[in-house]
Amino acid sequence: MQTSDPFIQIDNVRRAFENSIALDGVSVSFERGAFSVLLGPSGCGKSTLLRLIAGLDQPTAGVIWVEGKDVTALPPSGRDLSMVFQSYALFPHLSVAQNILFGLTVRRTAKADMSRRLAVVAQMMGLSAFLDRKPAQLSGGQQQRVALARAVISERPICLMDEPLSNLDAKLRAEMRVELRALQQKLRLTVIYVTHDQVEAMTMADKIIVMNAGRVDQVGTPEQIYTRPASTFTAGFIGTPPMALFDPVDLAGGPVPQVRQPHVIGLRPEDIHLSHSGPTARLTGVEYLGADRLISAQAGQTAFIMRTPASAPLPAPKFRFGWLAASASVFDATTGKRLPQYDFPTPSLAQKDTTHETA
Ligand SMILES: Nc1ncnc2c1ncn2[C@@H]1O[C@H](COP(=O)(O)OP(=O)(O)OP(=O)(O)O)[C@@H](O)[C@H]1O
Repeated sequence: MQTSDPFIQIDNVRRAFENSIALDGVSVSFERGAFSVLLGPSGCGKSTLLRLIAGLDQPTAGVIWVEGKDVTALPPSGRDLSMVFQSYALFPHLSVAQNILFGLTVRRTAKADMSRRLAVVAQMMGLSAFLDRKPAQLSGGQQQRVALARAVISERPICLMDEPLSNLDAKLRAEMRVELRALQQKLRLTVIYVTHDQVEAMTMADKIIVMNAGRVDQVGTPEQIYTRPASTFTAGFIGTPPMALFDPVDLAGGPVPQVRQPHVIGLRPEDIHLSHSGPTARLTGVEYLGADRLISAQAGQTAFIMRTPASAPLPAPKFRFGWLAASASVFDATTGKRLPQYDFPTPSLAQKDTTHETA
């Protein structure tokens, strides 16, 4: 079960390399039993942060705490955690059983204890029938399960995962997302999971840490991050297609908030609808997706996409559109930061803990 005490705390961590700054003053905490996801584009510093937590690398400055203990200088062996990598890192010459048991063998665990734990974990991961095979005789999904089983059998409370599903095809990845989340909840593991895939983050996370250029952009539940992005960066990174960012002039005639400073207004594709009144747009494209359509359009200087049910009529070449005032996000045009004073309260968020939001 998830609790709110910070299990792992990253305190103002910086990691500079010769030619780049991978992490630039990152402070974030991870709760016990929670599935936390580090999400961001390539090069934003996710893997560097995970490696620092693992002890595979040292920060240039800052402190890493686990259960109130400063572990910054401890080697990986001194930290009570397991890791699962994108590459699986299985030994090709060892059997599935030997691969799963590798860490326990190195630690000279008693034979009887090893076989008992192997039986339990193999059963749990659906690997009982494959224990004598070599990794090459398994599918990609089965190999990934072996890598997970090796982490699970260590019975360590913290599991760090770096893009563990990215080598799998789309269907298997979707299945493994569900499996992984169920496993994490069953074992009450504290998982820190690195991905650049927003679907993985949205579907599995209790908490998402959105990173951009070595900094934390926003921390929140998937719902908080989707409905109230802290910046134009997160607004544009999350959502397929992402939030459209309008010059307010192009929305004149609609329910726009009165904001004095230069600003932009963000609307999600599903929050925009055809209307008899409101601003005018020019239709530029239609993409049929089965259940719904993506309508590309241009309003003044702003290109945007709206999502309509496939059963809805197609818009005319020139059409009017509207949106619910409460669905709009307002951002400072200069800094790109959200202006929360223009948020309408939304019931589903009002009950949630928002203390982690950086905005
Ligand atoms: N060992 C290193 N030496 C020099 N620069 C490095 C090293 N490791 C990472 N970097 C740089 O630090 C920045 C962050 O890299 P990092 O691998 O943490 O990003 P990431 O978000 O995990 O990206 P990806 O999703 O592509 O793995 C990048 O600019 C990268 O080039």
